[in-house]
Amino acid sequence: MGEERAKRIELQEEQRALHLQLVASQEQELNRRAEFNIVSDELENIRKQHAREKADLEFDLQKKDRLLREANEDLKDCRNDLERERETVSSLKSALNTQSNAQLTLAAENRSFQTQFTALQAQNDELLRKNADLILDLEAERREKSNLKKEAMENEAVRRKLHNMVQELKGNIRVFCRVRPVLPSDIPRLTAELALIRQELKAEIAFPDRRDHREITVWSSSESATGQERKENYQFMFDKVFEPECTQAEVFEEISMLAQSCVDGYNVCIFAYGQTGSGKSFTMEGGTSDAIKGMIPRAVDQVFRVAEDLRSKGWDYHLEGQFLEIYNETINDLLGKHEFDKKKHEIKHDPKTGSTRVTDLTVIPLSTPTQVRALLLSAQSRRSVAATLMNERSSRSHSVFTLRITGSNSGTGESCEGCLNLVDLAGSERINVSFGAAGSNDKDRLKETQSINRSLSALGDVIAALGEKSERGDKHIPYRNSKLTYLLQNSLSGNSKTLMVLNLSPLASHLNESLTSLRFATKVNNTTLGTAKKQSR
Ligand SMILES: Nc1ncnc2c1ncn2[C@@H]1O[C@H](COP(=O)(O)OP(=O)(O)OP(=O)(O)O)[C@@H](O)[C@H]1O
Repeated sequence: MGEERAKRIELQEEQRALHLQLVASQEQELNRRAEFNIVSDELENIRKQHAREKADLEFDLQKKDRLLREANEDLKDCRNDLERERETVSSLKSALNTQSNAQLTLAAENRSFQTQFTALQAQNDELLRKNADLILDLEAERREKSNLKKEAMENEAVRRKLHNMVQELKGNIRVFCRVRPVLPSDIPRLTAELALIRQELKAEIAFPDRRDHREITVWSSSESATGQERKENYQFMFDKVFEPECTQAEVFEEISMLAQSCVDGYNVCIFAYGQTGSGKSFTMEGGTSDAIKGMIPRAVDQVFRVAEDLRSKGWDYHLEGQFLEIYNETINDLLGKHEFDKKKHEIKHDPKTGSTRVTDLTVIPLSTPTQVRALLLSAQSRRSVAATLMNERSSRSHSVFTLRITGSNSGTGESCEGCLNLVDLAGSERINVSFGAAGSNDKDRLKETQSINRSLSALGDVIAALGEKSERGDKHIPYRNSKLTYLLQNSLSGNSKTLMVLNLSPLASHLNESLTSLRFATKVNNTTLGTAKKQSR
């Protein structure tokens, strides 16, 4: 029993120990379980974190994949760029090669240029030296030129005076005589012996003065009481006589100085006188070609030329033109806008300025000779329209072209006003010669002819009176006796210059008319003797 008890106690001890062990194991178990839970939680957390990290890593991976792709693309582009760059480099290399070759050539050229440059530099230095000398010379020349210009201006005034004196010595009233050639239209048609007819047609005219060309002799033949042919010769002397062969240029040569005079401020009148068909219009207006252009276009050209030349001497000119016709003592504007001029034109003289104006007349400012030619052509065509409508009115009227020239000199302060009048007079034939036969418009013709005769004789009287006045002093001049002389009053009086060109027909049938014309012109010419006598030969 004791043993059992001891055993039981031992067993109880063992049971207690075991129980303690069990409690301890249970505690351990609990602890382990708590630990397990903690570890499980941790594991769960780790799992979650792992999942998150995995997701992050996958995201990163995707991102990197994209970056890799992009990097690959970039790499590809870079490769392409590199390829291109390589090609560029290669072409640049070859260009560089060429360039360096060129550079070598250029360097060689440069060296040769350098040598040339040095030579040129030397030349340049030489030229600079010469230039400096030239500048000095130029300065001297400029001073001389300015002195010469001043001298030229002074000489210009002297030249004007001398020119005027020369013109005065030649006579302020001069008469030229011009005989026109026989024209094919003068010879009747259907003639077998043309040469003989031509000879018979021709009047006997001679030009004895071979040196100065101032004389003309005309023979007229008549029958004596006994039936014999009686020849009489008439000699006339003028300032110049032009034979049929004389050209327009030769006639103008004698007139050109008058154009100079009107630029110098003088009034000039040039008249063409003669019977119908004697060559007045040919002399004044002429043809369209240069060789046969007449005195009006030549004088106009000359005026423009002289005005231009005088520009260098400080003169500035203003030119204007008018063109009128006087028919039956009525003035018609040849430059008006309408074909038939219905205006009544009056002549007005300004005693203060000595200038003449015609009321309501077209006055055109002129700047070129071509403009004047166009103006003359339009006036001519206007006259020919009137001529066909009114019986050759151009032969039965006086035409007056006036070029007014106003000049001023800024250098010397001088000014001047000149006038060039170019007058194509109406046919001078007498009534019994031209219009012997009766006709339906005889009355009109009679009126025309009387008016022409009156105005032509008024012109003769005025010129004659002017000549007497210059010889004997004061004298009444009958300007008012005709429209023509009244119009030209200021251009005929005072210090003006007048030239009459007497046009003659070479035909025998016109001999009597020619003699009348020659006598009229002689009357005019004689008035100049006072001054013409001054000529010493
Ligand atoms: N010097 C000349 N040389 C050549 N032909 C000329 C010459 N003079 C005049 N003529 C010619 O003679 C003809 C008559 O001349 P123009 O018409 O000039 O005479 P006109 O006197 O003016 O006559 P009108 O009074 O009828 O106008 C024209 O055909 C013209 O071309």
